[in-house]
This record gives sequence, structure tokens and C-alpha cells, in this order.
Amino acid sequence: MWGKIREELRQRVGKNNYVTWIEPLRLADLRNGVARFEVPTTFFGDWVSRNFADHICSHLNNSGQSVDRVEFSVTARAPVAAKPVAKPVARAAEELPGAPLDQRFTFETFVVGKPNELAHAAARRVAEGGPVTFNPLFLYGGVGLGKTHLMHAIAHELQARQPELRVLYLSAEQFMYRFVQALRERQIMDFKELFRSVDVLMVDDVQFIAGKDSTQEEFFHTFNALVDQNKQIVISADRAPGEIKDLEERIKSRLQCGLVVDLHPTDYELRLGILQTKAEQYRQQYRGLVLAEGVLEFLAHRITTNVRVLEGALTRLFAFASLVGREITLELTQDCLSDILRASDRKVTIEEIQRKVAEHYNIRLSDMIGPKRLRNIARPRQIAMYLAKQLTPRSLPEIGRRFGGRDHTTIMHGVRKIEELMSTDSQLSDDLQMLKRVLQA
Ligand SMILES: Nc1ncnc2c1ncn2[C@@H]1O[C@H](COP(=O)(O)OP(=O)(O)OP(=O)(O)O)[C@@H](O)[C@H]1O
Repeated sequence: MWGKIREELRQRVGKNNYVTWIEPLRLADLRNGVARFEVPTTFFGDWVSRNFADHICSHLNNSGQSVDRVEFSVTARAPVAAKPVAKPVARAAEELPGAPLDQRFTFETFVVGKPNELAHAAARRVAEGGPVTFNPLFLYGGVGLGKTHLMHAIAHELQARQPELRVLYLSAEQFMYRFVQALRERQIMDFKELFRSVDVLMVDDVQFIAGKDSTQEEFFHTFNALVDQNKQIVISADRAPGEIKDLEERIKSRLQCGLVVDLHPTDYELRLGILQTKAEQYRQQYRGLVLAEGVLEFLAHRITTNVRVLEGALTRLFAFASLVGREITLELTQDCLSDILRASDRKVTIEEIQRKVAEHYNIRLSDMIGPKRLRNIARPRQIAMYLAKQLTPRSLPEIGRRFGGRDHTTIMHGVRKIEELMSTDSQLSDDLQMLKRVLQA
């Protein structure tokens, strides 16, 4: 009887839905008006219950059974259960709605140094495939520090090792776009099915979905469904999960469940390593160009913002030298890159610190310099004092003057207070890290 009803359901829900959601159901029991089905996972049961329970119920009734309710319980036989949700709809990886991968972003071209060694090691581990050890892998760090590069490298490596794997890489913005498109075209089931049928899902810049309620909701369910199926997820963002404003708490907590790794700002050695690797490529491209000693060291020393800027500077330098047919000397470098060098020399100002801190804690800028002593104002003010001391070369009396003419002992007290709290208050120390990153970007 169930075989016949399944056939009818296939006509009703379509082939893809049938293969994904109906075929795996096992009718375990039917009595007292209740049809009980075995399902592979709780998520699976919830999904079928929300979307197909009414169809199932009506087809059972039409076939002469008297059924008021369908129930789903997770089967004890996990290996059999895993089969249907794995790859019911055999689609080639190239059919997936992902973003194209940059061929240059591989592990071979990624230079490893202290600031990124943990992120690199974790990415390598995921790229090996095999049993999922941490889910998700969450990579975060400031602008242009190599998050996208590492994600593409994982995808390349996985595809080289296991070409049959369905690896889907896309930005959070594209995820939202696909979702909205599916809603508009009434293809939401296809959307869900597609995203739940991948083996590896990679979502770049996840902070983008913060504050976008329906997209967050859909992302949350996709995430759970894949974790439920033990499929690998890799996520990147410009800050740690807990620091992403307007991201639902339940998503934050899921994102923190796996391995969260930070790509730290580059240090001199890493920058020099990256420049040497890129310069080697350019030497091959622009044969005959001479690069004077000390140029790369000079750039590694002066351009500290991010790797994208560093790369851009080197590209421009080689292109310029080749156009004018001159050796790349320090002098040519300073001429050609004067704007980038000037921008890199930019120092953080006390006003900028006050503005960012006020924005972050949602207080008025005028409260930074005003007399209010309420804790929700006084604490951010002390944080701004601490950052002013850390990030600018200004003396305590000078900082005091910029904070509404306060005495230098008040500034000293504020700085000490924050130093003390940093070791006990993890929220505060996260806030500080994030503010420093934003201010130094
Ligand atoms: N360690 C590295 N070795 C080699 N190239 C690197 C490294 N880190 C970054 N890059 C290069 O710097 C550029 C910017 O990197 P990427 O796009 O991955 O940054 P991102 O962290 O994703 O930045 P965003 O937050 O802006 O998306 C890329 O061209 C990338 O190849």
C-alpha cells in the first residue's frame, strides 16, 4: 500500500522532492489513526512534517486508511538512514550556483607566516577531506588578509582530490540573492534541496546577512541540515561570530561550535615573504626587468595595511617600470607609489577613536568629552582613552585635553581600569580587538 502511495506522491511533489524527502521514509507503524514513519535525522523529520505531512495524510486516507496524524521518529539504523540524504539528485558540481573560483588562489601561492599559520593549517586539514573534525571552520580577520584565498584553496584542493565531491562556494550576498530569487520565482523547494545536497558549503563574508531576517532564517536551516548530515561547512567573516552585530544569537552560537580561527594582521616577515613570491612571478612575466636590492624590504616595512594593497603596489611598480623601461630602484618606487605610501603613513587620530567607540557602544560623540559619569558612558570613554594611549603617540596630558580637558591622572586611571578588566571580561577584550582592527584597517 505504501509503495502505491509513494508512486502517487512522486507525481504530486515532483521527482527531486520525491527522491530527497519521500523515498527515504519508512512506514514503521499504522494504527489508531496515526501513521509513524522512520526518518534518518530529526531535521529530516521536521522538514517532511512541515512540508509533506498533509500530502501524505491525504493520500493515505484516499487509499482507504483512516489517518488523522503522521509522526516521524529517527531510525536506529544510521548507516541505511544516511543514504537517501547524501546525494539523491546527481548533479554535476558545475551545475551548482556558486561563485567561480580564482585559479590563482591555491595553497601553493599562499605564503604562510606566524599571523596566518593556524588558519592555514586548519584550511589544509579541511582540504584533505575525510571525516569532518570541526564543523564549521570559521575563518575571520581584517580586510585583504587572505580569507577568500584560503577558501578557494580548500575548494581547489578538494576538487583535485575528490572530483565527484559537490563543493559549493559563494558569498553571503550571493546566498541572499539566490534565496530572494527563489522566493520570487516560487522555487524555494528547489533552492532548499540544492543547498542541502552539497557535500561542502563555503560562505564568504557571512557578516553580510546580519540584520536580514529571512536570509538568516534560511541560512540557519541550511546550516543545521548540512551539519546534521555531517557535511563540511566553511565560513568567513571580517570579525569573530560573537562580534557580528545584528546576527541572531542562535546563528552566532552555531558558528562558534566548530573551530574559529583568526587571521592576524601581517607582520614584516610575512609581508616580505609575500612580496618575494609575487616579485618572482613578475620577474618571469617581465623578463629583463631589474629589481634593485632593498626595494621589497622597503615596501614590506612601509605598507602595513593589508596584502591586497601590498600586491597592488607591486603590480603597479612592475607595470610602470616595464612601461618606462627602467630599473626598479628605491627612487622609482617612491615616485611611482607616492599615494599608497602616503596613505600607509596615515595615523589613527583621537577623534577617529572617539567616533568609532561612540558608534560601537551607541552613545553620543559629545559624551566622550562630556562630564557624565553613568557607567554606560564612562566605560566606553575609558575604552577610548585606552585606545588613544595604545594607537596614537600622544602623551597623557594631550589625550586628557582631547577628552574635554581632563587631567592626565584621569586618563591614566581609565587606561589602567581597562587593562585590569581585559583579563577578566572577555566581552570587553573582544570589543577592544575588534575596535583596534577597524581603526587600523
Ligand atoms: N598569505 C598570503 N599569501 C599570498 N597571497 C595572499 C596572502 N594573503 C592574502 N593574499 C592575497 O591578498 C589578496 C587579498 O586576499 P583575500 O581576497 O583572500 O582577502 P580577504 O581576507 O578575503 O579580504 P576581504 O575581507 O576584503 O574579502 C589576494 O590577492 C590574495 O591572494
